[in-house]
Amino acid sequence: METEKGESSSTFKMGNSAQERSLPYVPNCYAVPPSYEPRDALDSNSETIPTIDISRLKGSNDERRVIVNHGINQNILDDALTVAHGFFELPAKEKKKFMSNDVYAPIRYTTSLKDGLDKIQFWRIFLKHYAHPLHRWIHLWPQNPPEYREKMGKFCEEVRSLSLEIMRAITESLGLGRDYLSSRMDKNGMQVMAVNCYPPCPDPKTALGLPPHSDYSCITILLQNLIGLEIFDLSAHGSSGRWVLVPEVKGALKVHIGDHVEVLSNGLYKSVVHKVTLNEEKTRISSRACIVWVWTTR
Ligand SMILES: O=C(O)CCC(=O)C(=O)O
Ligand SMILES: [Fe+2]
Repeated sequence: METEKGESSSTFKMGNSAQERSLPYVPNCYAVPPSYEPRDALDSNSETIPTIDISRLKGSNDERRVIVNHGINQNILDDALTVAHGFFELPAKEKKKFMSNDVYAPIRYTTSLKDGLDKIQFWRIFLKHYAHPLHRWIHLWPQNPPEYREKMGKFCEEVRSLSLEIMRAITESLGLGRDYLSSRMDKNGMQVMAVNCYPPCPDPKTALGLPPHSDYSCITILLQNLIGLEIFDLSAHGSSGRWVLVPEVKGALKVHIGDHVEVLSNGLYKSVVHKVTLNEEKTRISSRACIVWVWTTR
């Protein structure tokens, strides 16, 4: 039976969401009310996101920085986006093999954060999987597209070593020494990959791909094929802040400070509030790695 615009969110179970079905309208349960985010602060300006040349953190003999300055070969980035896109192009039956609402599942395909519980739905489909240590998880990843494991695995490894490099610089800047976090990341570290797909949305002003949030990670590294990510610049306009659109720069990776580092640094580093806006014509793909250090009591 075809749907009515006002159908309730409980009818949008995963596998059956408006974005997976390419509905030609935005159902009410996707409409983000103005109170949900500081829309008054909407004043996107892609000029003000700083670009950091990460090669200055690396040894100057590092040949890889010639290719792109963060040291990750452009082919690895392109391949990661290609296999991610390939996965979302698969028939529903194939993707549903990974469908789960269990947030602790080592791999899961789903739509909203918690189907049936979230009051507002978001125009995102995602595959989330653990990625460190790679050999422990990779056998659970999709075998379709056939190159998914190899290409996404390579991306995860490269992004992980880049994250450790950045983390060394952060803890050094805090006076904690270069290895304070990075040395703990092998045993107690986690890497969670979210491969996100935001299909075209018939009314991008009404819905969001993801609501404003910060990541729970130490740091997050993100690769996108299209603009859509916006970050909240707290310091702008007095205390009212503003949303800033992150520009698409070929080969550039986005780095967010996550909640763990905000806590670790007593607020010297702030975790970044961000959200995802939508596009009427194109599918947006992003792959993001959350690098987390899991505190243990021992
Ligand atoms: O798709 C994006 O650009 C952001 C994704 C994101 O914020 C997340 O997965 O936590
Ligand atoms: Fe995020």
